[in-house]
Amino acid sequence: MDAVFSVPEPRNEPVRDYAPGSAERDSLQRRLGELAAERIDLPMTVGGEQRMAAGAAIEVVQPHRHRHVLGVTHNATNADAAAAVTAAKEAAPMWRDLSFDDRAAVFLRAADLLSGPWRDTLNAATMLGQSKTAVQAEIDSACELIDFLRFNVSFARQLLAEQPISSAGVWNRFDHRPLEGFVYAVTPFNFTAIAGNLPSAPALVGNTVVWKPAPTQQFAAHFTMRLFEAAGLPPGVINLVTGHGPEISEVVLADPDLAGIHFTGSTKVFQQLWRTVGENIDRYRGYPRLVGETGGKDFVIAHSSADVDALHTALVRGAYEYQGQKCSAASRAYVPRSIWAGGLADRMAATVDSLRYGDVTDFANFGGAVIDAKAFARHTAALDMIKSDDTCRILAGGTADDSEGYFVRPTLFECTDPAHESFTTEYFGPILGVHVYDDARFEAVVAQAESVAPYALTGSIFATDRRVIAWAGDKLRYAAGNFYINDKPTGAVVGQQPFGGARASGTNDKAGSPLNLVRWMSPRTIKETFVPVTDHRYPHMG
Ligand SMILES: NC(=O)c1ccc[n+]([C@@H]2O[C@H](COP(=O)([O-])OP(=O)(O)OC[C@H]3O[C@@H](n4cnc5c(N)ncnc54)[C@H](O)[C@@H]3O)[C@@H](O)[C@H]2O)c1
Ligand SMILES: N[C@@H](CCC=O)C(=O)O
Repeated sequence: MDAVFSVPEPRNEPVRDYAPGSAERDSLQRRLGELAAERIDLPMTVGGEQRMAAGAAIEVVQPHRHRHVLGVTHNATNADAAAAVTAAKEAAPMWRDLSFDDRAAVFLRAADLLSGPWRDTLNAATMLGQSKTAVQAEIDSACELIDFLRFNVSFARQLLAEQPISSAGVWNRFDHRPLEGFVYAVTPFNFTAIAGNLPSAPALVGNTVVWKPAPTQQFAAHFTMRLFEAAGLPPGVINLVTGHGPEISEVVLADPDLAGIHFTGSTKVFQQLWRTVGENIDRYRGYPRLVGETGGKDFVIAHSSADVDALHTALVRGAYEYQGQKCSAASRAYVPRSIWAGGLADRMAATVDSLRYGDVTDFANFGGAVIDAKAFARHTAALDMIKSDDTCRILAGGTADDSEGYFVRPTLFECTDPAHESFTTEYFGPILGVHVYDDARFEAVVAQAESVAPYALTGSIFATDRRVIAWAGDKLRYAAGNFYINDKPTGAVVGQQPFGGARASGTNDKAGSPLNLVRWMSPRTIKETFVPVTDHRYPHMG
């Protein structure tokens, strides 16, 4: 078919609120009950076939009730990884030869299925497997994933329409080829939407993919893979390998056809992948595209002109929603003494003490548990360090209990030293440090906060004085890839606040934007001359 079709205009998926008595709440609760009652196999999907990997078994549990096993997966071996790579390569010619409209239709259908009949399944799987409350699951595994799928189709269509100019007698064209080879998507535990987007974005523009989700996110990843299949994704386009990763990377990163890595996770792991690619550089057919969104130490800086109610809400939501396990979570705040001593310290301590973390299937809870024993140990070590340091003082929380689930109490502490390690290290938990400063030192505090941590992911400024907002916005220009004025530093929406940071926070390729999609394309420029010249001599030669 030769027609060029326009694609549906994307709009952000409306967020459901699951209020008591609502039909949507009943339906989600029913699905939670069904999924919790099962114990399922969580296989790999290679070339369209589901089979268990050959390595050691891994139990996928509910973090808030860690004795409850939701499913069992297995570590992929070198041979499993090799099979996935082969399947991705074999499917590549079929997939890239399919028209963009056919590929787009698969992901648009996945978005519509997720918006409708699959919504409860992905939300319930995310709640149970990653310990998200209903609203945190809804904004992630339903709305953000739907938005990624729909907006990417629209962005890709715009990119394909971008063509060079042509002079008289010539027709110049861009052939937006997918990369030559396959893409390795490695995804984190904390967002089902990111896990779904990292393999599907390169696939949309014609690449085939080996996808390795985090084992702790494997429950929702399993259903995401089933959703893509239900939407008509052909076998071999996205090949899901299970397990921890090092054995898989050994094979994938050594393959000559590795064309790109689409990673989200910790800075350390991304640097390790990058290093290995560097060591292997003479093995590859091309230069693999390395796209990685990594850690953060996200700040909130308040000026004495800040609206205190807005600041209070932003700190509570920004630091403690989803147990602080968002790369964007506020984990260091700078508050002027006039505001802090003027009532905010007591108010924050009281609010933080009141936050209920527990079983996320009890909709009255504000949060759940942290993801696993490793995270729990990291947080308890950080709390012990903070408690034993004379420059720090705990105002709320500071305790943890893993007898039932991996529960870390929302913790608020003050620290007199703004260069303290608690202001530079990402803990990825519900732990917020506050540095209280004399109001007159605002400019010095901003300058110090700008680069004390190696990261540059998200950050907020709270002020009502416009001169202050303008000055701080300029001073902090490179301190955050997503900068917020009078708002919390979390909750970016696809199409509205393209997301990503620089410095140690990543390559800043802005997931869910055209900037990300171009990384998965390798354009060929075609010049066609209609009436070619037939004399090699130039006029000046006489
Ligand atoms: N910047 C962003 O957009 C963004 C978004 C979400 C999470 N994050 C970051 O992710 C981190 C939390 O997620 P996490 O705990 O899942 O991160 P992680 O780095 O521990 O794991 C990420 C993925 O890498 C895998 N992995 C680990 N070693 C590997 C190896 N050698 N080869 C292949 N895969 C390997 C893991 O199994 C997982 O799939 C935090 O640092 C957070 O800031 C960043
Ligand atoms: N995009 C999400 C963060 C994703 C990282 O964990 C936000 O903006 O809060």
